[in-house]
Amino acid sequence: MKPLEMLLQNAARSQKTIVLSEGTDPRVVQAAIQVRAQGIARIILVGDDVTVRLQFSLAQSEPGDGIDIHDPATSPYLDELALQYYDLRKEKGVTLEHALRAVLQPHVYAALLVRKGYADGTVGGAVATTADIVRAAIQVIGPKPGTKLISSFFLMLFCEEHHSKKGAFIFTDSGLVVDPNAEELAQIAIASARSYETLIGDTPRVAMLSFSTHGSADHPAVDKVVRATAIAKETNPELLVDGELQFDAAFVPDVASAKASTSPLQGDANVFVFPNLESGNIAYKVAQRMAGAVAIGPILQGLSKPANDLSRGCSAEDIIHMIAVTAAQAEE
Ligand SMILES: CC(C)(COP(=O)(O)OP(=O)(O)OC[C@H]1O[C@@H](n2cnc3c(N)ncnc32)[C@H](O)[C@@H]1OP(=O)(O)O)[C@@H](O)C(=O)NCCC(=O)NCCS
Ligand SMILES: CC(=O)OP(=O)(O)O
Repeated sequence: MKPLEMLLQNAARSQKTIVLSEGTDPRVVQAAIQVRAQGIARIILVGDDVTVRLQFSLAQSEPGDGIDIHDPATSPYLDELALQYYDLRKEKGVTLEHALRAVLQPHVYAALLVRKGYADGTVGGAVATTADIVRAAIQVIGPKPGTKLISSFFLMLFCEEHHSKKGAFIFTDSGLVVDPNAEELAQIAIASARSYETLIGDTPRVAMLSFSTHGSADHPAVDKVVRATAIAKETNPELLVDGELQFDAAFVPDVASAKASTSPLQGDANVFVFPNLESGNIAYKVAQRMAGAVAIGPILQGLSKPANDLSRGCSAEDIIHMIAVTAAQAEE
């Protein structure tokens, strides 16, 4: 079965409740309607009640069974969520007054619903920036025990006739950690390998990308990737990981034999770890917009409960895919 169909089917089986923090956006309302029609998840839409209902009217629909609307301004949960936010942030100088204001922000409200167990995961970022969505997730939901660095990845699906290699790949970190050091890059690689295994159910084969292959260039930026590769191997000896590699040496078997004949990946990597956010973010958008890949992300990893971001350029379909991924993460 194709990875996307598998994710959608599994989501339908698990019937998670996913809270969408941008319920006033037409794409989000469209996604909610389709998710309910296909029975993929239960939905909570956060936003001004009148505007959310107007979006349903414009879509010639209405919020039926399985879609709840939460308007933070009139929500019966407001005091409880504000107290929770205050508890979490008081040591950072947050007052009760500030907490009551913060909870009115839809992405903070949505993250608090997840924290308190009223929803299984949250999705936002069709309107808000990644920084705002991620900050709320980190501050309210927080890292899972034993994890320090929260990072992100894109699930890249290549399924078109013209794609030379079809299947599911991870591009990381294409959304969050701007300039990871070697230790952080190793952590991103290891977390992404685990994410690949749990979401796709296949063995991860990790390529640590660079503009150099096995010593072909000499630069401090290359040294960082070499160190990160060594750390990843040392801390996870069972992981199939190689670096530093240029993309072609990681993806094309013929190029791998020419440039990196000793690489255990043999040009067949499925998890691509970019050296920084500049390269990772640019690469995913090029693959999505020029090559026609389906790009689901940024999917956050390392949180204690699922909270995911979207690109502001997303479609309703992209949101549906992200809801399915969020439901899958909630099953873990
Ligand atoms: C996500 C992001 C906003 C965090 O940046 P930041 O400047 O450290 O944010 P803040 O200083 O407000 O930090 C917020 C909190 O998160 C913590 N934090 C930040 N990044 C973290 C990470 N990767 N993992 C774990 N915790 C992190 C901080 O320690 C801080 O904790 P505290 O409030 O309890 O002290 C920043 O990494 C960012 O802007 N990334 C790029 C996002 C982007 O523009 N992507 C392109 C489009 S997808
Ligand atoms: C992931 C990403 O690049 O988000 P946006 O397009 O919203 O900046």
